[in-house]
Amino acid sequence: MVDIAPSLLSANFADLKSELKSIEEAGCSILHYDVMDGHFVPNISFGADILANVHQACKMELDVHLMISDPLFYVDRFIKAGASYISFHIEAMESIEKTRELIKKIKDAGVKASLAINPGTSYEAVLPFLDDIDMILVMSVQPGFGGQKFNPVAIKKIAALSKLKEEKHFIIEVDGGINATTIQDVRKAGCDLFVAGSAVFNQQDRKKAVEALL
Ligand SMILES: O=C(CO)[C@@H](O)[C@H](O)COP(=O)(O)O
Ligand SMILES: [Fe+2]
Repeated sequence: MVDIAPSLLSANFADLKSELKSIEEAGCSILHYDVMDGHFVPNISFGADILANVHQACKMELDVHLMISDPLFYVDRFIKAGASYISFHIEAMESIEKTRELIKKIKDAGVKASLAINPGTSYEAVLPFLDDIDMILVMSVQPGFGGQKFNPVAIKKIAALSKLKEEKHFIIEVDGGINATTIQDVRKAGCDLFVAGSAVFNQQDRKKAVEALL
């Protein structure tokens, strides 16, 4: 699997319906949805109510990236709003037990569970959970904002995790600073799903932008 997940964070929020249509018409089947709480990250984006509207307005799978401090408390709302994937940050969790509890809660609801790691977090942090998760989200920027520069620290982590993929059955997603140049080494390292915000939504022709990445 190799797929592009445009990040809605870089869209024009006053024109959401046609923004969604433009990426569906570009052939995208998955949309990345960045939830920021102004606490875990120094920015505020959108929550579960807007996700429910987006779910009604398009057919794409919704890849929810929770950059929030208490994901265990808020996760039900995103499940109910139509998430297909839910990523939460390992840095936001207080213990291994709570992390396991949240993974189980997501999977019991029939949603794919994913652990996200910041650029400063070792890939080894996710190893205890590999039997249970569906995806690992490797951040290639410090979370909080779109349009930042790609941090190559993600490449080594993806290469290391990629070696474990066949045995453990998860996919790898990369997020931050992905463009037609940076995507190349990440793809070679074994990444499956590529988030692209500014590289897609800052281009007039969305189809061309997605094709350039693929
Ligand atoms: O989670 C985040 C940022 O915290 C991302 O999903 C960005 O929204 C990706 O945007 P680009 O770096 O591709 O512009
Ligand atoms: Fe994201």
